[in-house]
Amino acid sequence: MFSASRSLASKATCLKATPLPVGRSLTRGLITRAKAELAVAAPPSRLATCQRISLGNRAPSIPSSSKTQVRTLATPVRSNHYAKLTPADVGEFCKMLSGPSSVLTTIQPEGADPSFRTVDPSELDTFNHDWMNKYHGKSQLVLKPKTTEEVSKIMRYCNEKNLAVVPQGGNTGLVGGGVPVFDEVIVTLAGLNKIRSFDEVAGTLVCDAGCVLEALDNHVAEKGYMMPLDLGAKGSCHIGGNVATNAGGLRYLRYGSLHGNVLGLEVVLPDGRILENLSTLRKDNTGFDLKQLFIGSEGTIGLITGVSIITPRRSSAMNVAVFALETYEDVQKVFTQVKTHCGEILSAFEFFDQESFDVVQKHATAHVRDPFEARHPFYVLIETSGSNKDHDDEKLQVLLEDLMESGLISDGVLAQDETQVQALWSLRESVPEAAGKMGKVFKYDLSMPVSKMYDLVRDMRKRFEDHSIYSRDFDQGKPVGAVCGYGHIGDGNLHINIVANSYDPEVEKVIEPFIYEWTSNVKGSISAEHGLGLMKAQKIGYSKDPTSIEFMKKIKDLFDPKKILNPYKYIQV
Ligand SMILES: O=C(O)CC[C@@H](O)C(=O)O
Ligand SMILES: [Zn+2]
Repeated sequence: MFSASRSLASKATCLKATPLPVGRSLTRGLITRAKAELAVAAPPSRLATCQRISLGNRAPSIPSSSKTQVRTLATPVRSNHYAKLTPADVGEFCKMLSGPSSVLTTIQPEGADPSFRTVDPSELDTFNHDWMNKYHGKSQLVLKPKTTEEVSKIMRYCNEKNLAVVPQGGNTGLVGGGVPVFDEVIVTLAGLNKIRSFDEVAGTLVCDAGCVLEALDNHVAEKGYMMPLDLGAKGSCHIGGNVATNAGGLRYLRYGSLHGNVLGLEVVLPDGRILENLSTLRKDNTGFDLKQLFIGSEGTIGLITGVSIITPRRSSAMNVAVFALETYEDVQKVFTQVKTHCGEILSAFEFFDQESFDVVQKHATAHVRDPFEARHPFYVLIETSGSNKDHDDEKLQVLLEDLMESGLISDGVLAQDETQVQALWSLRESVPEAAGKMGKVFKYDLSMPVSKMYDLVRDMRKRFEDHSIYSRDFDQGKPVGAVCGYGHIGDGNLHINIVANSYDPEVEKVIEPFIYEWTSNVKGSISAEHGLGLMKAQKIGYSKDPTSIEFMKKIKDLFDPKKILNPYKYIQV
């Protein structure tokens, strides 16, 4: 163990990691994945092997049975309230959008140019199916507007004709919110992809909704700024989709919610009117802050076409470390220590358990090498970002000394350069991708007091064992092969990924409603950052009281009285 008097320089040598040629870019969908190979030639970098502490028997606190009454509904049936698309409708869309490539359809449009070609239904698959291949729609029409005015024309027409519409961004969602359920018209915002302005003094960015998050981050990076959110799906997801789902991600701990970062929105309402509110003002107390209603509304009350957002200054000094720990109790203690020592420079505090780590080691597309000598029950990743390297290093030095002396960490790795920063991040960021490679993933995205988080993971595992349907890595042919607990400790946000051999309703019955009841009983949220979508459209009652739900429904009715936008989703209790 290091003594308190040793300098960071000497530690740095001890912690030295060999260059790790790794790309951090973990993207979903169509974007290619960076080759990630943790080619550690020399022995992996170590902090030190520290004394472990035994915390005795920790019985998980199993909440009493749920008091929450939530009506469970059958899978939705297509509502006859919505009109069926006709060749005349498709002909009208062809007239209102510029260029034949703006209309992708299996229906021969009435009165169309003779050169118009319909497509094979399979060509609509990437729009009809989500990236996990869990949710499948049957839309026959994808519209690709290039301007806000075109979106407005589409909506005016659909509203008049009672045609249901699903807005689609990068199609990287996890709850089936961005794909049709039946034959809804898909309006993809991908064609609205221009940066409108960037104020280099204020750091305010105004852009189209279809801009890809990573492209925006690269753009503002040139001016010394960064986007206030970072997601594994950044190479594919659109800023409009991020705002519509109020995406959280990896920088939430430091920069907070999009409710605080979005300064203004341009929104096309269901009847085609344009709500022009692309303000770049930080302060504006004139009337209700309407934009807040659209942030996290999941495309149910308007289509976001433009976003104005504040971008923070890019940090010039960054440190990333991963620690191995023996107990979840230690994870919490380390979190407290890290906050105490790092204060304002802490930019991420993530955790992942051994099962998540194993899944990454075995199934990640790109090899993510284990930098540790042995496996440990828990890992935490901390990131600091500041503007003064010496100052940050000094803080980190004191933190590391404390952590090692307290025996809270068993092992650790500190990145020595940007490549290693990416490598360490990929240990955490690869969990969803690796789980998806291993099998079909039942994903849960919950927030609750940090102290309760891991009890749920243990209870879930125990439940599968009790039902005799769980064997690690499917090695006994059971339907469940992994229960991964990981997430954003810094935000009290737990992800549970249950890897099964299919989306088997029998497995789902073991998980639900148990997982929602459990979360509700600890006053948590069943939808921390991924949204409700189709998956949780009937589950909102686990997190919100009847009066709140009543007012949410009134808001929906106010903006979308004909209920044409993103039907069957969000709030269907
Ligand atoms: O896939 C998941 O369940 C979580 C995805 C994302 O929110 C993350 O934190 O990596
Ligand atoms: Zn997350």
